[in-house]
Amino acid sequence: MPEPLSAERIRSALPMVAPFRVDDDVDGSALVADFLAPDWRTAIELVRVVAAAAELADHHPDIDVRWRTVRFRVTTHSVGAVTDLDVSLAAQIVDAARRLGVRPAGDRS
Ligand SMILES: C[C@H](O)[C@H](O)[C@H]1CNC2=NC(N)=NC(=O)C2=N1
Repeated sequence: MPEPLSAERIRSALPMVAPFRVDDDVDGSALVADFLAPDWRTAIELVRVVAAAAELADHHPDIDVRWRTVRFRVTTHSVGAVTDLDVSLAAQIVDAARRLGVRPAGDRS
């Protein structure tokens, strides 16, 4: 069973998985990030690539698609907390987005 990460461990991991942030909602603690794709087709392609990686890792994000915006929420449901599995999945999502030219939402650089 994966171990919940301490707040300190999560804080130190966040720069490696920017733009993910900590979100404590009614369903528990999670890492959340919003991405804005250039078009809907690319948004769906990002979901497809992340879904394949999630299957390989047997660790699955919550995904919310609204036209070109995709929100990923990663948490370890069986533990009810953020674990190393979530940091690893968040890193894969960031990498997939970068390769597909999908920017973090709100990124104007
Ligand atoms: C048996 C299998 O490993 C588990 O059901 C996995 C599948 N994917 C999962 N994904 C996430 N995010 N949390 C889990 O607890 C989880 N459990």
